[in-house]
Amino acid sequence: MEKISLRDIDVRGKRVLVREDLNVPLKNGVITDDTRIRMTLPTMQYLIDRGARVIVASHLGRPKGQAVDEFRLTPVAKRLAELLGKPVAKVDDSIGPEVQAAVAAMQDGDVLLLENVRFYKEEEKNDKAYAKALADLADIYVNDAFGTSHRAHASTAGVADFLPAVAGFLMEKELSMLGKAVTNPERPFVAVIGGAKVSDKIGVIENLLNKVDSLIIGGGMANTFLRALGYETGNSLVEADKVNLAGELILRAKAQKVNLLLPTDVVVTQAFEAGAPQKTVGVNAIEPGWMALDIGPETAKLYADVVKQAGTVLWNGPMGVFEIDDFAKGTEAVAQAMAECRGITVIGGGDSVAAVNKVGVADQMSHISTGGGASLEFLEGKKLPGVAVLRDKK
Ligand SMILES: Nc1ncnc2c1ncn2[C@@H]1O[C@H](COP(=O)(O)OP(=O)(O)O)[C@@H](O)[C@H]1O
Ligand SMILES: O=C(OP(=O)(O)O)[C@H](O)COP(=O)(O)O
Repeated sequence: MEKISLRDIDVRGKRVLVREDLNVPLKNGVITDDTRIRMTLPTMQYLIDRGARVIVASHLGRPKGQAVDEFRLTPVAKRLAELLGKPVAKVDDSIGPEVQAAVAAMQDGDVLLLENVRFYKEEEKNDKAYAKALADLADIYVNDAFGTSHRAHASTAGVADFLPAVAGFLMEKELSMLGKAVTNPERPFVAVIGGAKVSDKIGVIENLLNKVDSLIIGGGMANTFLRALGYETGNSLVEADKVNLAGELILRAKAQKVNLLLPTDVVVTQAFEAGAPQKTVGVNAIEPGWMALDIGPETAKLYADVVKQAGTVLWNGPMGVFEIDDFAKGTEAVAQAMAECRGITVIGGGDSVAAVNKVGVADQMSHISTGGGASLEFLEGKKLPGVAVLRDKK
């Protein structure tokens, strides 16, 4: 069901509480990747241009219900102001008299950033009183925080009990692009799943088998499947308690006529570090003491060919330990193939996005999702609480 968006309502002179996911990576107080802030700009600019009073709420990190200086949103306010080219006021709390006074002093088109909502333990408990205190600051609630929409928290869900709740433009774009990919995909529909978190993602694989034409498995994930096929995997990352499930998924793919692609060759080494001696071997030749850290060139070519031909391709998780150049070639080949694909290309998950940035092809993707966990839960077909609370279009 489509959600009412900002575009459908009148915001002039209104106090609008906008939940964003401004949870950006910080190193010693410096923002190392501002993608999530940049992605909020269309919603921000729209509200400013139409004379709304924009009250922005977000979490940062996991401060566990306490005010922790390291997780203050002050550097985010500064960066947001730079990107908007106008002042962004910042308060040191998210509710209470200081915040109410700051809101009362706002003019049309002003932007005010509240302090990290997770400084209150009530946020993650979806506490009614805290949600109401946030809601009392505003006339309208806009949820633009797709990356946090899988959390039923006060600022992502509870607040909608007290205010008209609509989707922001980033939320709308994420739902539309991811929704298009899974509900009505251009075929062939190809999913590429890699990375290291087998147990986190095996649910996605189960669900995707009902939808895709080809399922490509790489990265650490592939080793559990290779083990299920009876191959020696040496010291490779294998989730032993998922080997049976991997075997079942191989059988199910066959029964459902899904083209399940597993590596035919891999790059192996004896030490998990840059510069360690490495070689490429067939998957039937991984020796004890060696570990597979990347897909091999034959596999990379096979995967790239399937990706290039896709009508829709959805990628989550790198094909190898791409942080080390020696084991980055498989991931780079898939990133390059995504860039060459003429179909719809969608990427979710922090590391896959980092890989695409490294190869320099991010701007050639149809959609880069700001949500890791959220995009996976969406793809699994789970209902996202932060979306469920938004008003449906009639
Ligand atoms: N063969 C492998 N063995 C061990 N780790 C791997 C392998 N392939 C990829 N990885 C690691 O997986 C990590 C990313 O996995 P994950 O968090 O599941 O992806 P994402 O963040 O894109 O969702 C990377 O740090 C990468 O080094
Ligand atoms: O970074 C986030 O999730 P992600 O790492 O799964 O993309 C979101 O801001 C949600 O944060 P949380 O996982 O602490 O609830």
